[in-house]
Amino acid sequence: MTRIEADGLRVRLGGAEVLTGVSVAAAGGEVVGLIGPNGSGKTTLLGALAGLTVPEAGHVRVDGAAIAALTPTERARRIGYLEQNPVAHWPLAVERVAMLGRTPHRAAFQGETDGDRRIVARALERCGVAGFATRAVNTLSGGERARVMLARALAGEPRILLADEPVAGLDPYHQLQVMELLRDLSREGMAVVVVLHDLSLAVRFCDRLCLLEHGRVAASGEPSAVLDGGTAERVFAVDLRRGDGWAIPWQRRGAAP
Ligand SMILES: Nc1ncnc2c1ncn2[C@@H]1O[C@H](COP(=O)(O)OP(=O)(O)OP(=O)(O)O)[C@@H](O)[C@H]1O
Repeated sequence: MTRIEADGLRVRLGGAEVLTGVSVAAAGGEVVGLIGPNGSGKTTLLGALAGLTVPEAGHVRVDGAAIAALTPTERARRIGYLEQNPVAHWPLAVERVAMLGRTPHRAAFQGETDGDRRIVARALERCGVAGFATRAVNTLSGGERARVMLARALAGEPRILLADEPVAGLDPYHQLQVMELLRDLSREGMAVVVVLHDLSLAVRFCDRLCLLEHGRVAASGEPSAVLDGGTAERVFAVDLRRGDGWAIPWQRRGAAP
C-alpha cells in the first residue's frame, strides 16, 4: 500500500527550529493539504517528506521503509516533487522538459522509448499543456510553466506526489483543472500532499488538512473540522466566512501571525 509518513520531525535551519514534533501521513487514495501562514514550515515539511532535508529527530517512511535507506533513484521513482515557484531559464522545448521526468526510469545512456513518449504525451495532455509541446519553456507564462512542471513530475509516474503551491499564479479555470487532476490522481491510487493557501480549494479538494503554526501542527483531520472551531482563525489571525465547500478570509484580527 502506498504511504508516506513523517513522525515527530524536528528540523533546524540556520540555527532556528523550523519544525517541532511534526507528524503527518498520506496514503494512496488521499489528498492531504498542508496549510498555515507564511513561514509556518510547509515547504520545509514537504522537503523533509521528499528526503531533501534531513531532520534532527523523527522519521520519514515511504511504504514502510526509512527514506534515508532508499537510493536517490528509488526515491525519485516513488516520489514526485513539485517545488514552489519552479524556474526555467533554458530555452528547452516543453516536451523535453517533461521527458526529464522519465530520467529515474532509464538506465544510464539508454535512449527514450515509445513508452516514455506515450507517458510524457499523456502527462502534457492531463496538465493542459500539450498545445505547448514544442514551445521553449522559458517563453511560457508563469501559470503555463507551472503546469509544465507538474507534467514533468507526473511523467515520472510517482506513487507519491508532493506539490508545493501548485495553483499559485493560476487563473480560476486552471486552479480547478489542477485540483481536479490531483483528486483524480489520488483516486487512481496516488498519495498526494499539497501545500495550499486557498482555503476554499483546501476544504473542497482535500481529504484531510494539516494546519501548521510556527513549525508545529495546530490541527489536523477532516477539512471542515480543521477550519471550524476557531483554531484556524487564531492561527491565520483572520475571521473566516464559511459555507459548504468554501472558506474565505474575511477580516484581519490584530497583528500578523
Ligand atoms: N535555509 C534556511 N535558513 C534559515 N531559515 C530558513 C531556511 N529555510 C527556511 N527558513 C525559515 O523557516 C521557516 C519556515 O519556512 P518555510 O519555507 O518552510 O515556510 P512556509 O510555510 O512554506 O512559508 P510560505 O507560505 O511563505 O511559503 C521560515 O521562518 C523561514 O524563514
